[in-house]
Amino acid sequence: MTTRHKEQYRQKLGSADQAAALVKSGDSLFMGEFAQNVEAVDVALALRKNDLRDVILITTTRAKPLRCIEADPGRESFIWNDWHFSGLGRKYGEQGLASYIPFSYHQGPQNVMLYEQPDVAVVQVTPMDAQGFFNFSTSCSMTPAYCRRAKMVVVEVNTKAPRCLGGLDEAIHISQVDMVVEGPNSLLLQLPESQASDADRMIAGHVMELLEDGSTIQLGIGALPNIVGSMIAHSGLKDLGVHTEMLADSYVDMYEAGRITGMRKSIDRGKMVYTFAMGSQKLYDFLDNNPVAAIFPASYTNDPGVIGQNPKVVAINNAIEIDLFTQVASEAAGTRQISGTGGQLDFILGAYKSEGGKGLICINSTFKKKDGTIGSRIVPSLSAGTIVTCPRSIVHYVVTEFGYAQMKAKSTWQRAEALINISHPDFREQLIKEAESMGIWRRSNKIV
Ligand SMILES: CC(=O)SCCNC(=O)CCNC(=O)[C@H](O)C(C)(C)COP(=O)(O)OP(=O)(O)OC[C@H]1O[C@@H](n2cnc3c(N)ncnc32)[C@H](O)[C@@H]1OP(=O)(O)O
Ligand SMILES: CCCC(=O)O
Repeated sequence: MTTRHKEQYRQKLGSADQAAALVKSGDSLFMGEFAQNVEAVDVALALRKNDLRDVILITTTRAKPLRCIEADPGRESFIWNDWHFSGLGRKYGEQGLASYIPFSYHQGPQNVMLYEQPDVAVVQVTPMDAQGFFNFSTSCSMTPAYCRRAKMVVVEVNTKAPRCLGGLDEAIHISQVDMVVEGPNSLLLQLPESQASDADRMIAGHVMELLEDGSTIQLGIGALPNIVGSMIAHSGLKDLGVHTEMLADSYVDMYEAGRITGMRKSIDRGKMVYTFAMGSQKLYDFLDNNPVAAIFPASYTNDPGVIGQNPKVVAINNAIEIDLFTQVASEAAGTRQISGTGGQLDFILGAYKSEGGKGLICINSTFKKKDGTIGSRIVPSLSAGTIVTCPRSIVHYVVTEFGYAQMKAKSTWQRAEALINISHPDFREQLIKEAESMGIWRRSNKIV
């Protein structure tokens, strides 16, 4: 580290209280994304609750409790806006303490540049390197855009944050930082291992049928993508590439099993491209200074035009409900916001642009309702108020535990038939009756 950088660091070093004091009533404040949870400044800001009014806090998928929100149950001092709900956002959303910001993820950084003017951006980073850079660690996403647009930038240093090597905008220089705060150095968010159900295993089995040597994969979050990752790790697939939004533990397993080389990718050959990582310590240790992975802003990873440049892109995403017109709801059930559009739309579009690409909507055919009864996730019409994540015009493949169906170039009745064919047998008769009453059934339709 040069003496000049050391001197700048010393001059800019402040306490969390000093950083919190930069915030005024009515300000908007970016507080980081995914596993990079700002902590010290959150605690200090919560203590200022009685001095502040109408401060907008912006995050993406905040999963660690926000002290500011807990301190202000009346939502008078702090108003939390989140670009994507985790379980925490969902819980606070139901209590009226968190609001979702609708977007298609690849447009996120541009939305920030065009329509936001944050007063302060507080981001959790790695310690400064010899050249005076703080690495954004596991969350590139929209963080560089926020730092560029904010009137003031505060970095909260975490010595436990891995240094994620990047393709673009993965770091910020001390000269662009207004204040440095040394945080409590907590371990990054550790995602618990999700337990796959028998249905998840069956769906994953069908996903495997759609993969081939040289596929470029994107896996979403949750039990299903994890079991797909584990099946890939144990398969004979060769030369898979990775161009994804989220990097998770399963990519480490696939890479270590020799399935991923990235050698057949057209762009970023040999690199596992991603915009954020969330998993366990195994993942964070793997990423630290590892040139096999490259982190980019979401404007690159999620741009359908970029995604589609690689061959045989297979995008594997989950949904909550799908109707017989093949409208996909992946972020809400009725008016209840569960998560967000995230990158689902981006990757389904991007996969279709790719030569030999396939966009997969995976859905467990049934779910257990709150009263213990079983419902079908394949429904005649989406429940009232449900938000559509993928319009029917872009849906490509739907996969359930009963098989997969390709939807492109199919008419409404052909789609209804294909969907009912992969719905749970207990619901098929009822779905046919509903399809008939909706005018999307033909007498000659075949149910296998
Ligand atoms: C990070 C990535 O790369 S993701 C890829 C791109 N982004 C996306 O696809 C975004 C949209 N997709 C998603 O958010 C997720 O994949 C989901 C929500 C569809 C599935 O995620 P999972 O974690 O497997 O969902 P899970 O089954 O745990 O359900 C989440 C919540 O929805 C509720 N829910 C699920 N299905 C239904 C339903 N049919 N009716 C009512 N509620 C439902 C559950 O009860 C649960 O709520 P709770 O936590 O309060 O109990
Ligand atoms: C903000 C994006 C998160 C997701 O796609 O799940």
